[in-house]
Amino acid sequence: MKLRGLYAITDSQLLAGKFLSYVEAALEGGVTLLQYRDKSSDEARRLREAEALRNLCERYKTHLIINDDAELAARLNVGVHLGQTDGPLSPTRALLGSKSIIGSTCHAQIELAQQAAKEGASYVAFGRFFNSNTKPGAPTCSLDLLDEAKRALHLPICAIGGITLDNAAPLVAHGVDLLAVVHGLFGADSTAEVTRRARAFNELFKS
Ligand SMILES: Cc1ncc(COP(=O)(O)OP(=O)(O)O)c(N)n1
Ligand SMILES: Cc1nc(C(=O)O)sc1CCOP(=O)(O)O
Ligand SMILES: [Mg+2]
Repeated sequence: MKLRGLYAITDSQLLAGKFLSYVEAALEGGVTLLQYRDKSSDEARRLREAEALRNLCERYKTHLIINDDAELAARLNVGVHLGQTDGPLSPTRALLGSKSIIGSTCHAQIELAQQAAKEGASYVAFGRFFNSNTKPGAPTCSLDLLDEAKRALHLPICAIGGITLDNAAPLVAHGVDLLAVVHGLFGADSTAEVTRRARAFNELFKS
């Protein structure tokens, strides 16, 4: 499977009251990976929402990724994204099996990405590249790192953090395979605008 294109990430506050309609609008425009990111501890809601997203993703042939929670990912038979403090990769790979998508946050450190690759990650994520509404305190990362990452790694590279249609093109030009976006996609005023943005992000991979 080719991991290249828009990686849409949900945000429970931003999408309150319009969760499924905005996600469906993004899928309509084309999404390679959809991450369910909910930092609450409301297990019942998390299961309900993740199941709803899995159904939508099946309809649109998009891969669902659960943030942080390998147990929930295993329960739904979908992928997972793990940060550096979210648990070890190797046992997660054993839990989910060889075909599941597992992503790893590597901040601005190639060594973390090399380690993640050894432990079975499917893609590695670097960031944050720009000012982020969603996670303003995330460590920063520069475009130069991408050139080194392309040389050193043989895995799809994901960029995250403050990505919008106005700043994404240089990331793709520096070899990024996946553009992970929350606000730059779902911060739109209407479902039509979400779909337009999703299409426009995908267009960046065609030139
Ligand atoms: C695609 C992608 N990249 C990075 C992250 C950040 O993961 P993490 O550092 O674990 O932080 P939280 O998202 O859990 O707050 C991500 N979720 N997705
Ligand atoms: C969840 C997350 N992780 C980051 C990292 O750098 O690891 S930046 C980030 C937030 C991404 O949201 P937005 O597109 O709104 O900036
Ligand atoms: Mg995490």
